[in-house]
Amino acid sequence: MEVITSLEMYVADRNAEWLGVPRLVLMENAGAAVARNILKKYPHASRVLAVCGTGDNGGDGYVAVRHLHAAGKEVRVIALGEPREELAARNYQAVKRLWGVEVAVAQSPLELLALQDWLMWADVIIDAVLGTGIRGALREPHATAIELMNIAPAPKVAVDVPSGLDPDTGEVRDKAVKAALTVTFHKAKKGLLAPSAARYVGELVVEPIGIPPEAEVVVGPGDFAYLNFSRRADSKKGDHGRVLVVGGSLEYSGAPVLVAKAALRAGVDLAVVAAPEPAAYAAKAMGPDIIAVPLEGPRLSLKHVDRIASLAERFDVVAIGPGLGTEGETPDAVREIFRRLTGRKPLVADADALKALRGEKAAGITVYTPHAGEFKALTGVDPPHGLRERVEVVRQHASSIGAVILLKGRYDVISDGSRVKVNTTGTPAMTVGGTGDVLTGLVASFLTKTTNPLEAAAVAAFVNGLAGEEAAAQLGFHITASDLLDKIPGVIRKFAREDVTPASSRA
Ligand SMILES: NC(=O)C1=CN([C@@H]2O[C@H](COP(=O)(O)OP(=O)(O)OC[C@H]3O[C@@H](n4cnc5c(N)ncnc54)[C@H](O)[C@@H]3O)[C@@H](O)[C@H]2O)[C@H](O)CC1
Ligand SMILES: [K+]
Repeated sequence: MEVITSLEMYVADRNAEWLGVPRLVLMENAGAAVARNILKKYPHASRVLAVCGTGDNGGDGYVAVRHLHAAGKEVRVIALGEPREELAARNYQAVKRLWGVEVAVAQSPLELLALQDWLMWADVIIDAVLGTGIRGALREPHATAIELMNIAPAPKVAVDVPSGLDPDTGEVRDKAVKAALTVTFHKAKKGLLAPSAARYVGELVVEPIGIPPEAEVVVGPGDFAYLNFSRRADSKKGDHGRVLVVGGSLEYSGAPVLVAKAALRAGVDLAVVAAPEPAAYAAKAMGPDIIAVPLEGPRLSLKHVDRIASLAERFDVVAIGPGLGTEGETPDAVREIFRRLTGRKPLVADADALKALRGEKAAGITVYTPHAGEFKALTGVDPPHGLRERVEVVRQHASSIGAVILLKGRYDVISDGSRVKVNTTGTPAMTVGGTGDVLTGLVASFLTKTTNPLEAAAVAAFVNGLAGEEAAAQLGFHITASDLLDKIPGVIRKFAREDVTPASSRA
Protein backbone atom coordinates (compact mmCIF):
# COMPACT_ATOMS: atom_id res chain seq x y z
CA MET A 1 0.00 0.00 0.00
CA GLU A 2 1.34 3.44 -0.91
CA VAL A 3 1.84 5.71 2.09
CA ILE A 4 2.17 9.46 2.57
CA THR A 5 3.25 11.68 5.46
CA SER A 6 1.07 14.52 6.70
CA LEU A 7 3.63 17.03 5.37
CA GLU A 8 3.66 15.40 1.92
CA MET A 9 -0.13 15.45 1.99
CA TYR A 10 -0.17 19.15 2.87
CA VAL A 11 2.20 19.83 -0.03
CA ALA A 12 0.20 17.73 -2.52
CA ASP A 13 -3.03 19.45 -1.53
CA ARG A 14 -1.59 22.97 -2.02
CA ASN A 15 -0.01 21.93 -5.30
CA ALA A 16 -3.31 20.46 -6.50
CA GLU A 17 -4.80 23.91 -6.02
CA TRP A 18 -1.91 25.36 -8.04
CA LEU A 19 -2.72 22.86 -10.79
CA GLY A 20 -6.30 24.08 -10.87
CA VAL A 21 -8.10 21.66 -8.54
CA PRO A 22 -9.51 23.82 -5.72
CA ARG A 23 -9.20 22.63 -2.12
CA LEU A 24 -12.95 23.05 -1.70
CA VAL A 25 -13.38 20.31 -4.32
CA LEU A 26 -10.97 18.04 -2.45
CA MET A 27 -12.92 18.60 0.76
CA GLU A 28 -16.17 17.87 -1.04
CA ASN A 29 -14.78 14.63 -2.43
CA ALA A 30 -13.39 13.65 0.98
CA GLY A 31 -16.68 14.22 2.82
CA ALA A 32 -18.69 12.53 0.08
CA ALA A 33 -16.40 9.49 0.27
CA VAL A 34 -17.00 9.23 4.02
CA ALA A 35 -20.77 9.36 3.50
CA ARG A 36 -20.60 6.76 0.72
CA ASN A 37 -18.62 4.38 2.91
CA ILE A 38 -21.08 4.76 5.77
CA LEU A 39 -24.03 4.05 3.49
CA LYS A 40 -22.24 0.98 2.19
CA LYS A 41 -21.04 -0.47 5.49
CA TYR A 42 -24.03 0.47 7.62
CA PRO A 43 -27.02 0.45 5.22
CA HIS A 44 -29.49 -0.02 8.06
CA ALA A 45 -28.19 2.72 10.34
CA SER A 46 -30.72 5.54 10.37
CA ARG A 47 -29.23 7.94 12.96
CA VAL A 48 -25.81 9.43 12.37
CA LEU A 49 -23.96 11.75 14.74
CA ALA A 50 -20.93 13.71 13.51
CA VAL A 51 -18.46 15.13 16.03
CA CYS A 52 -16.50 17.87 14.25
CA GLY A 53 -13.35 19.73 15.26
CA THR A 54 -12.56 23.26 14.17
CA GLY A 55 -10.11 22.38 11.38
CA ASP A 56 -10.50 20.91 7.92
CA ASN A 57 -11.03 17.42 9.35
CA GLY A 58 -14.21 18.88 10.81
CA GLY A 59 -14.88 20.42 7.38
CA ASP A 60 -14.87 16.95 5.84
CA GLY A 61 -17.29 15.92 8.57
CA TYR A 62 -19.73 18.70 7.63
CA VAL A 63 -19.60 17.65 3.98
CA ALA A 64 -20.35 14.04 4.98
CA VAL A 65 -23.31 15.32 7.02
CA ARG A 66 -24.77 17.05 3.96
CA HIS A 67 -24.50 13.91 1.88
CA LEU A 68 -26.01 11.66 4.56
CA HIS A 69 -28.85 14.10 5.05
CA ALA A 70 -29.49 14.05 1.32
CA ALA A 71 -29.50 10.24 1.46
CA GLY A 72 -32.36 10.40 3.94
CA LYS A 73 -30.51 9.76 7.20
CA GLU A 74 -31.38 11.47 10.47
CA VAL A 75 -28.29 13.51 11.34
CA ARG A 76 -27.04 15.45 14.35
CA VAL A 77 -23.80 17.37 14.74
CA ILE A 78 -21.67 18.25 17.73
CA ALA A 79 -19.25 21.06 16.80
CA LEU A 80 -16.30 21.56 19.14
CA GLY A 81 -16.34 25.24 18.22
CA GLU A 82 -17.05 27.26 15.10
CA PRO A 83 -14.55 26.48 12.32
CA ARG A 84 -11.92 29.17 11.79
CA GLU A 85 -10.69 28.33 8.33
CA GLU A 86 -12.70 29.40 5.30
CA LEU A 87 -13.49 26.04 3.74
CA ALA A 88 -14.61 24.28 6.90
CA ALA A 89 -16.60 27.38 7.87
CA ARG A 90 -18.44 27.36 4.55
CA ASN A 91 -19.47 23.75 5.03
CA TYR A 92 -20.47 24.42 8.62
CA GLN A 93 -22.77 27.23 7.47
CA ALA A 94 -24.20 24.99 4.75
CA VAL A 95 -25.02 22.32 7.35
CA LYS A 96 -26.73 24.87 9.58
CA ARG A 97 -29.13 25.66 6.75
CA LEU A 98 -30.27 22.04 6.38
CA TRP A 99 -33.78 21.34 7.63
CA GLY A 100 -33.90 18.90 10.49
CA VAL A 101 -30.15 18.62 11.05
CA GLU A 102 -29.54 19.55 14.68
CA VAL A 103 -26.25 21.28 15.45
CA ALA A 104 -24.95 21.78 18.99
CA VAL A 105 -21.75 23.68 19.78
CA ALA A 106 -19.82 22.24 22.75
CA GLN A 107 -16.62 24.01 23.70
CA SER A 108 -16.03 22.53 27.12
CA PRO A 109 -16.12 19.05 28.70
CA LEU A 110 -19.21 20.12 30.65
CA GLU A 111 -21.11 21.13 27.52
CA LEU A 112 -20.13 17.80 25.98
CA LEU A 113 -21.34 15.82 28.96
CA ALA A 114 -24.71 17.51 28.62
CA LEU A 115 -24.91 16.01 25.11
CA GLN A 116 -24.19 12.45 26.16
CA ASP A 117 -27.69 11.32 25.17
CA TRP A 118 -26.87 12.39 21.58
CA LEU A 119 -23.90 10.02 21.64
CA MET A 120 -26.17 7.21 22.91
CA TRP A 121 -28.83 8.09 20.31
CA ALA A 122 -26.56 7.44 17.30
CA ASP A 123 -26.36 4.24 15.23
CA VAL A 124 -23.08 5.46 13.72
CA ILE A 125 -20.70 8.18 14.94
CA ILE A 126 -18.47 10.14 12.57
CA ASP A 127 -15.15 11.11 14.14
CA ALA A 128 -14.16 14.36 12.42
CA VAL A 129 -12.36 15.87 15.42
CA LEU A 130 -8.69 15.77 14.37
CA GLY A 131 -6.84 14.63 11.26
CA THR A 132 -3.41 15.45 9.94
CA GLY A 133 -3.41 18.81 11.76
CA ILE A 134 -3.02 17.34 15.26
CA ARG A 135 -0.19 19.01 17.21
CA GLY A 136 1.06 18.14 20.68
CA ALA A 137 -0.94 16.81 23.61
CA LEU A 138 -4.73 16.69 23.35
CA ARG A 139 -6.50 19.78 24.61
CA GLU A 140 -10.09 20.16 25.78
CA PRO A 141 -12.78 19.70 24.74
CA HIS A 142 -11.17 17.34 22.21
CA ALA A 143 -9.89 14.88 24.84
CA THR A 144 -13.34 14.53 26.41
CA ALA A 145 -14.98 14.22 23.00
CA ILE A 146 -12.71 11.29 22.17
CA GLU A 147 -13.44 9.64 25.51
CA LEU A 148 -17.20 10.01 25.13
CA MET A 149 -17.13 8.65 21.57
CA ASN A 150 -15.26 5.59 22.80
CA ILE A 151 -17.82 5.01 25.59
CA ALA A 152 -20.76 5.23 23.15
CA PRO A 153 -21.77 1.80 21.78
CA ALA A 154 -22.23 2.90 18.14
CA PRO A 155 -19.43 2.08 15.67
CA LYS A 156 -17.13 5.00 14.92
CA VAL A 157 -16.11 5.99 11.42
CA ALA A 158 -12.88 8.02 11.49
CA VAL A 159 -12.37 10.76 8.93
CA ASP A 160 -8.83 10.44 7.53
CA VAL A 161 -7.26 9.43 10.88
CA PRO A 162 -8.75 8.28 14.20
CA SER A 163 -8.59 11.45 16.30
CA GLY A 164 -5.72 11.40 18.77
CA LEU A 165 -3.53 9.11 16.67
CA ASP A 166 -0.34 10.60 15.23
CA PRO A 167 -0.80 10.38 11.44
CA ASP A 168 2.93 9.94 10.83
CA THR A 169 4.04 7.57 13.60
CA GLY A 170 0.79 5.89 14.64
CA GLU A 171 1.57 6.82 18.24
CA VAL A 172 -1.19 7.59 20.71
CA ARG A 173 0.10 9.94 23.41
CA ASP A 174 -3.02 10.17 25.44
CA LYS A 175 -6.12 8.62 23.95
CA ALA A 176 -7.56 8.11 20.48
CA VAL A 177 -10.84 7.16 18.90
CA LYS A 178 -11.25 3.40 18.47
CA ALA A 179 -12.79 3.30 15.02
CA ALA A 180 -14.53 0.43 13.28
CA LEU A 181 -13.72 2.03 9.95
CA THR A 182 -11.19 4.67 8.92
CA VAL A 183 -11.73 6.41 5.59
CA THR A 184 -8.44 8.02 4.66
CA PHE A 185 -7.81 10.19 1.61
CA HIS A 186 -5.54 9.95 -1.43
CA LYS A 187 -3.01 7.56 0.17
CA ALA A 188 -2.74 5.87 3.55
CA LYS A 189 -1.21 8.18 6.14
CA LYS A 190 1.96 6.45 7.27
CA GLY A 191 0.95 6.11 10.93
CA LEU A 192 -2.24 4.23 10.06
CA LEU A 193 -0.15 1.21 9.09
CA ALA A 194 1.93 1.06 12.28
CA PRO A 195 1.17 -2.24 14.05
CA SER A 196 0.22 -0.39 17.24
CA ALA A 197 -2.36 1.68 15.32
CA ALA A 198 -4.45 -1.31 14.19
CA ARG A 199 -6.72 -1.31 17.24
CA TYR A 200 -7.68 2.33 16.61
CA VAL A 201 -7.92 2.25 12.82
CA GLY A 202 -10.25 -0.74 12.36
CA GLU A 203 -10.99 -1.42 8.71
CA LEU A 204 -8.98 0.93 6.48
CA VAL A 205 -10.34 2.32 3.23
CA VAL A 206 -8.27 4.64 1.02
CA GLU A 207 -10.38 6.99 -1.09
CA PRO A 208 -9.16 9.12 -3.99
CA ILE A 209 -10.32 12.72 -3.64
CA GLY A 210 -9.19 14.14 -6.97
CA ILE A 211 -5.58 15.06 -6.18
CA PRO A 212 -3.85 14.67 -9.55
CA PRO A 213 -0.69 12.54 -9.49
CA GLU A 214 1.14 15.60 -10.88
CA ALA A 215 0.53 17.37 -7.56
CA GLU A 216 3.18 15.12 -5.98
CA VAL A 217 5.69 15.71 -8.76
CA VAL A 218 5.29 19.28 -9.98
CA VAL A 219 6.91 21.95 -7.79
CA GLY A 220 4.34 24.37 -6.46
CA PRO A 221 3.46 26.63 -3.55
CA GLY A 222 3.13 23.60 -1.26
CA ASP A 223 6.86 22.88 -1.49
CA PHE A 224 7.64 26.06 0.48
CA ALA A 225 6.46 24.12 3.53
CA TYR A 226 9.81 22.31 3.49
CA LEU A 227 11.72 25.59 3.94
CA ASN A 228 11.88 27.71 7.04
CA PHE A 229 11.70 31.43 6.31
CA SER A 230 10.67 32.48 9.84
CA ARG A 231 13.01 34.45 12.03
CA ARG A 232 13.29 34.64 15.77
CA ALA A 233 12.82 38.03 17.35
CA ASP A 234 16.31 37.82 18.87
CA SER A 235 18.08 36.79 15.64
CA LYS A 236 21.57 38.07 15.01
CA LYS A 237 23.67 38.53 11.92
CA GLY A 238 24.56 35.25 10.27
CA ASP A 239 21.70 33.22 11.77
CA HIS A 240 19.94 33.12 8.43
CA GLY A 241 22.73 31.78 6.34
CA ARG A 242 26.22 32.46 5.08
CA VAL A 243 27.10 31.53 1.53
CA LEU A 244 30.57 31.37 0.00
CA VAL A 245 30.69 31.68 -3.77
CA VAL A 246 33.81 30.36 -5.49
CA GLY A 247 33.81 31.64 -9.04
CA GLY A 248 35.09 34.16 -11.54
CA SER A 249 38.27 34.49 -13.57
CA LEU A 250 40.13 37.05 -15.64
CA GLU A 251 37.43 36.68 -18.31
CA TYR A 252 34.29 36.44 -16.17
CA SER A 253 33.45 38.57 -13.15
CA GLY A 254 29.68 39.02 -13.34
CA ALA A 255 28.64 35.39 -12.79
CA PRO A 256 29.72 34.96 -9.14
CA VAL A 257 28.22 38.36 -8.32
CA LEU A 258 24.84 37.25 -9.67
CA VAL A 259 25.08 34.13 -7.50
CA ALA A 260 25.86 36.19 -4.40
CA LYS A 261 23.17 38.79 -5.07
CA ALA A 262 20.53 36.12 -5.69
CA ALA A 263 21.49 34.40 -2.42
CA LEU A 264 21.13 37.71 -0.56
CA ARG A 265 17.80 38.53 -2.18
CA ALA A 266 16.57 35.05 -1.27
CA GLY A 267 17.29 35.72 2.38
CA VAL A 268 20.79 34.84 3.52
CA ASP A 269 22.65 37.24 5.78
CA LEU A 270 26.02 37.03 4.12
CA ALA A 271 27.27 36.15 0.64
CA VAL A 272 31.01 36.33 0.00
CA VAL A 273 32.67 35.90 -3.36
CA ALA A 274 36.08 34.22 -3.41
CA ALA A 275 37.48 34.97 -6.85
CA PRO A 276 40.77 35.43 -8.70
CA GLU A 277 42.03 39.00 -8.23
CA PRO A 278 40.63 40.64 -11.37
CA ALA A 279 37.18 39.18 -10.76
CA ALA A 280 37.29 39.98 -7.04
CA TYR A 281 38.11 43.65 -7.65
CA ALA A 282 35.43 43.87 -10.31
CA ALA A 283 32.95 42.24 -7.91
CA LYS A 284 33.71 44.79 -5.20
CA ALA A 285 33.11 47.55 -7.70
CA MET A 286 29.71 46.10 -8.55
CA GLY A 287 28.04 47.35 -5.44
CA PRO A 288 28.10 47.74 -1.68
CA ASP A 289 26.35 44.43 -0.92
CA ILE A 290 29.18 42.28 -2.21
CA ILE A 291 32.15 41.19 -0.13
CA ALA A 292 34.95 39.72 -2.22
CA VAL A 293 38.05 37.77 -1.20
CA PRO A 294 40.76 38.07 -3.87
CA LEU A 295 42.72 34.96 -4.80
CA GLU A 296 46.13 35.70 -6.24
CA GLY A 297 46.39 35.44 -10.02
CA PRO A 298 44.11 35.40 -13.04
CA ARG A 299 42.30 32.11 -12.38
CA LEU A 300 41.57 29.51 -9.72
CA SER A 301 44.48 27.15 -9.29
CA LEU A 302 45.78 24.46 -6.94
CA LYS A 303 47.58 26.96 -4.71
CA HIS A 304 44.18 28.35 -3.66
CA VAL A 305 42.74 25.07 -2.44
CA ASP A 306 43.88 25.34 1.19
CA ARG A 307 42.64 28.89 1.47
CA ILE A 308 39.20 28.01 0.10
CA ALA A 309 38.92 24.92 2.31
CA SER A 310 39.68 26.89 5.46
CA LEU A 311 37.52 29.84 4.39
CA ALA A 312 34.62 27.42 3.83
CA GLU A 313 34.62 26.53 7.52
CA ARG A 314 32.95 29.85 8.31
CA PHE A 315 30.09 29.35 5.84
CA ASP A 316 26.93 27.25 5.79
CA VAL A 317 26.99 26.56 2.06
CA VAL A 318 29.58 26.76 -0.70
CA ALA A 319 28.58 27.43 -4.31
CA ILE A 320 31.29 26.71 -6.85
CA GLY A 321 31.60 27.15 -10.58
CA PRO A 322 30.13 30.27 -12.18
CA GLY A 323 32.72 32.16 -14.22
CA LEU A 324 35.69 29.93 -13.27
CA GLY A 325 36.50 28.87 -16.83
CA THR A 326 38.22 25.61 -17.68
CA GLU A 327 41.75 26.75 -18.39
CA GLY A 328 45.01 25.80 -16.70
CA GLU A 329 44.80 24.23 -13.26
CA THR A 330 41.23 25.36 -12.66
CA PRO A 331 39.55 21.95 -13.21
CA ASP A 332 42.14 20.28 -10.95
CA ALA A 333 41.57 22.91 -8.29
CA VAL A 334 37.80 22.45 -8.53
CA ARG A 335 38.14 18.68 -8.06
CA GLU A 336 40.46 19.14 -5.11
CA ILE A 337 38.15 21.65 -3.41
CA PHE A 338 35.22 19.36 -4.07
CA ARG A 339 36.98 16.35 -2.53
CA ARG A 340 37.89 18.35 0.55
CA LEU A 341 34.40 19.70 1.08
CA THR A 342 31.93 17.09 -0.09
CA GLY A 343 30.18 15.48 2.85
CA ARG A 344 31.46 18.25 5.14
CA LYS A 345 29.70 21.29 3.77
CA PRO A 346 26.56 21.62 1.69
CA LEU A 347 27.72 22.32 -1.87
CA VAL A 348 26.21 23.66 -5.05
CA ALA A 349 28.20 22.95 -8.19
CA ASP A 350 27.35 24.76 -11.40
CA ALA A 351 28.69 25.75 -14.78
CA ASP A 352 32.42 25.12 -15.35
CA ALA A 353 32.73 23.20 -12.09
CA LEU A 354 30.44 20.52 -13.48
CA LYS A 355 32.80 19.90 -16.37
CA ALA A 356 35.57 19.18 -13.87
CA LEU A 357 33.50 16.86 -11.73
CA ARG A 358 32.90 14.05 -14.19
CA GLY A 359 33.54 10.73 -12.43
CA GLU A 360 33.54 12.25 -8.92
CA LYS A 361 31.25 10.86 -6.22
CA ALA A 362 29.45 13.25 -3.92
CA ALA A 363 28.65 12.80 -0.25
CA GLY A 364 26.34 14.62 2.14
CA ILE A 365 24.36 17.54 0.79
CA THR A 366 25.43 18.30 -2.77
CA VAL A 367 23.41 19.85 -5.58
CA TYR A 368 24.47 19.96 -9.23
CA THR A 369 22.68 22.44 -11.49
CA PRO A 370 23.58 21.53 -15.10
CA HIS A 371 21.88 22.57 -18.32
CA ALA A 372 21.75 19.91 -21.04
CA GLY A 373 25.31 20.58 -22.26
CA GLU A 374 26.77 20.52 -18.76
CA PHE A 375 24.83 17.35 -18.01
CA LYS A 376 26.53 15.75 -21.00
CA ALA A 377 29.93 16.95 -19.81
CA LEU A 378 29.21 15.66 -16.32
CA THR A 379 27.79 12.25 -17.21
CA GLY A 380 28.71 11.60 -20.83
CA VAL A 381 25.01 11.28 -21.63
CA ASP A 382 22.79 13.59 -23.66
CA PRO A 383 19.57 14.17 -21.71
CA PRO A 384 16.66 12.65 -23.68
CA HIS A 385 13.94 14.98 -24.96
CA GLY A 386 10.89 13.10 -23.65
CA LEU A 387 10.02 14.07 -20.07
CA ARG A 388 9.58 10.50 -18.82
CA GLU A 389 12.95 9.40 -20.21
CA ARG A 390 14.60 12.59 -18.97
CA VAL A 391 13.27 12.02 -15.47
CA GLU A 392 14.62 8.48 -15.47
CA VAL A 393 18.07 9.50 -16.73
CA VAL A 394 18.38 12.30 -14.16
CA ARG A 395 17.24 9.97 -11.38
CA GLN A 396 19.79 7.31 -12.35
CA HIS A 397 22.71 9.72 -12.50
CA ALA A 398 21.70 11.44 -9.26
CA SER A 399 21.67 8.04 -7.65
CA SER A 400 25.05 6.96 -9.00
CA ILE A 401 26.77 10.28 -8.22
CA GLY A 402 25.14 10.64 -4.81
CA ALA A 403 24.01 14.22 -5.41
CA VAL A 404 20.80 16.06 -6.15
CA ILE A 405 20.77 16.93 -9.85
CA LEU A 406 18.74 19.87 -11.10
CA LEU A 407 18.70 19.57 -14.90
CA LYS A 408 17.64 22.93 -16.31
CA GLY A 409 15.42 23.08 -19.35
CA ARG A 410 11.94 23.90 -20.57
CA TYR A 411 10.84 21.76 -17.62
CA ASP A 412 13.48 21.52 -14.91
CA VAL A 413 13.95 17.98 -13.63
CA ILE A 414 15.20 17.57 -10.08
CA SER A 415 16.09 14.28 -8.43
CA ASP A 416 17.97 12.97 -5.41
CA GLY A 417 18.24 9.52 -6.90
CA SER A 418 14.91 8.29 -5.59
CA ARG A 419 12.40 11.11 -5.53
CA VAL A 420 11.78 13.36 -8.54
CA LYS A 421 10.34 16.85 -8.88
CA VAL A 422 9.55 18.72 -12.07
CA ASN A 423 9.42 22.49 -12.27
CA THR A 424 7.29 24.10 -14.95
CA THR A 425 7.80 27.80 -14.23
CA GLY A 426 9.94 29.92 -16.52
CA THR A 427 9.80 31.54 -19.92
CA PRO A 428 11.82 31.49 -23.17
CA ALA A 429 12.89 35.03 -22.23
CA MET A 430 15.19 33.39 -19.66
CA THR A 431 17.62 32.04 -22.26
CA VAL A 432 19.65 35.23 -21.64
CA GLY A 433 23.03 34.70 -19.90
CA GLY A 434 23.18 34.74 -16.11
CA THR A 435 19.79 33.29 -15.21
CA GLY A 436 21.57 30.04 -14.30
CA ASP A 437 23.82 31.96 -11.91
CA VAL A 438 20.76 33.42 -10.24
CA LEU A 439 19.40 29.90 -9.85
CA THR A 440 22.65 28.75 -8.23
CA GLY A 441 22.38 31.58 -5.70
CA LEU A 442 18.80 30.60 -4.92
CA VAL A 443 19.76 26.96 -4.37
CA ALA A 444 22.62 28.00 -2.09
CA SER A 445 20.33 30.29 -0.13
CA PHE A 446 17.60 27.69 0.28
CA LEU A 447 20.09 25.08 1.47
CA THR A 448 20.37 27.27 4.58
CA LYS A 449 16.60 27.01 5.10
CA THR A 450 16.09 23.24 4.92
CA THR A 451 17.98 19.99 5.38
CA ASN A 452 16.21 18.60 2.31
CA PRO A 453 18.40 19.40 -0.73
CA LEU A 454 15.84 18.06 -3.21
CA GLU A 455 13.31 20.60 -1.97
CA ALA A 456 15.87 23.41 -1.76
CA ALA A 457 16.68 22.85 -5.44
CA ALA A 458 13.04 22.38 -6.43
CA VAL A 459 11.85 25.58 -4.75
CA ALA A 460 14.85 27.45 -6.18
CA ALA A 461 13.88 26.40 -9.71
CA PHE A 462 10.28 27.42 -9.03
CA VAL A 463 11.26 30.87 -7.70
CA ASN A 464 13.79 31.45 -10.48
CA GLY A 465 11.19 30.62 -13.14
CA LEU A 466 8.56 32.86 -11.61
CA ALA A 467 11.04 35.73 -11.20
CA GLY A 468 11.79 35.34 -14.90
CA GLU A 469 8.10 35.28 -15.78
CA GLU A 470 7.49 38.45 -13.77
CA ALA A 471 10.44 40.25 -15.33
CA ALA A 472 9.32 39.15 -18.81
CA ALA A 473 5.78 40.35 -18.12
CA GLN A 474 7.27 43.86 -17.97
CA LEU A 475 10.16 43.65 -20.40
CA GLY A 476 9.34 40.80 -22.77
CA PHE A 477 12.34 39.18 -24.42
CA HIS A 478 14.54 42.07 -23.27
CA ILE A 479 15.22 40.97 -19.71
CA THR A 480 18.66 40.48 -18.21
CA ALA A 481 19.55 38.21 -15.30
CA SER A 482 19.73 41.29 -13.03
CA ASP A 483 16.05 41.91 -13.67
CA LEU A 484 15.33 38.55 -12.04
CA LEU A 485 17.12 39.61 -8.87
CA ASP A 486 14.60 42.36 -8.18
CA LYS A 487 11.70 39.95 -8.58
CA ILE A 488 12.96 37.32 -6.13
CA PRO A 489 11.66 38.91 -2.89
CA GLY A 490 8.13 39.41 -4.24
CA VAL A 491 7.92 35.84 -5.48
CA ILE A 492 9.12 34.36 -2.20
CA ARG A 493 6.82 36.55 -0.13
CA LYS A 494 3.84 35.40 -2.15
CA PHE A 495 4.31 31.80 -1.03
CA ALA A 496 6.47 31.60 2.09
CA ARG A 497 5.47 32.10 5.70
CA GLU A 498 7.84 34.77 6.89
CA ASP A 499 6.69 35.28 10.44
CA VAL A 500 8.74 36.40 13.41
CA THR A 501 8.75 33.86 16.22
CA PRO A 502 9.29 34.76 19.88
CA ALA A 503 12.81 35.25 21.21
CA SER A 504 14.38 32.21 22.80
CA SER A 505 14.10 32.01 26.57
CA ARG A 506 17.86 31.60 26.78
CA ALA A 507 19.74 34.86 27.22
N1 LIG B 1 -4.63 17.56 2.82
C1 LIG B 1 -5.61 17.36 1.99
O1 LIG B 1 -5.39 17.13 0.87
C2 LIG B 1 -6.97 17.43 2.45
C3 LIG B 1 -7.25 17.40 3.79
N2 LIG B 1 -8.50 17.45 4.26
C4 LIG B 1 -8.81 17.20 5.63
O2 LIG B 1 -8.14 18.14 6.41
C5 LIG B 1 -7.53 17.53 7.51
C6 LIG B 1 -6.42 18.37 8.02
O3 LIG B 1 -6.98 19.62 8.34
P1 LIG B 1 -6.25 20.70 9.27
O4 LIG B 1 -7.15 21.87 9.35
O5 LIG B 1 -4.88 20.90 8.76
O6 LIG B 1 -6.09 19.97 10.64
P2 LIG B 1 -7.13 19.21 11.60
O7 LIG B 1 -8.51 19.47 11.22
O8 LIG B 1 -6.68 17.80 11.66
O9 LIG B 1 -6.83 19.83 13.01
C7 LIG B 1 -6.62 21.22 13.18
C8 LIG B 1 -7.50 21.77 14.29
O10 LIG B 1 -7.34 21.04 15.47
C9 LIG B 1 -6.75 21.84 16.49
N3 LIG B 1 -5.76 21.01 17.18
C10 LIG B 1 -4.59 20.60 16.73
N4 LIG B 1 -3.95 19.85 17.62
C11 LIG B 1 -4.77 19.75 18.69
C12 LIG B 1 -4.68 19.11 19.96
N5 LIG B 1 -3.60 18.41 20.29
N6 LIG B 1 -5.70 19.22 20.83
C13 LIG B 1 -6.78 19.94 20.49
N7 LIG B 1 -6.94 20.60 19.32
C14 LIG B 1 -5.94 20.50 18.42
C15 LIG B 1 -6.18 23.03 15.78
O11 LIG B 1 -6.14 24.15 16.60
C16 LIG B 1 -7.13 23.19 14.61
O12 LIG B 1 -8.28 23.88 14.99
C17 LIG B 1 -7.14 16.18 6.99
O13 LIG B 1 -6.93 15.24 8.02
C18 LIG B 1 -8.34 15.84 6.13
O14 LIG B 1 -9.38 15.30 6.94
C19 LIG B 1 -9.42 18.03 3.26
O15 LIG B 1 -10.64 18.34 3.62
C20 LIG B 1 -9.34 17.27 1.98
C21 LIG B 1 -8.01 17.59 1.40
K1 LIG C 1 -10.59 12.17 12.59
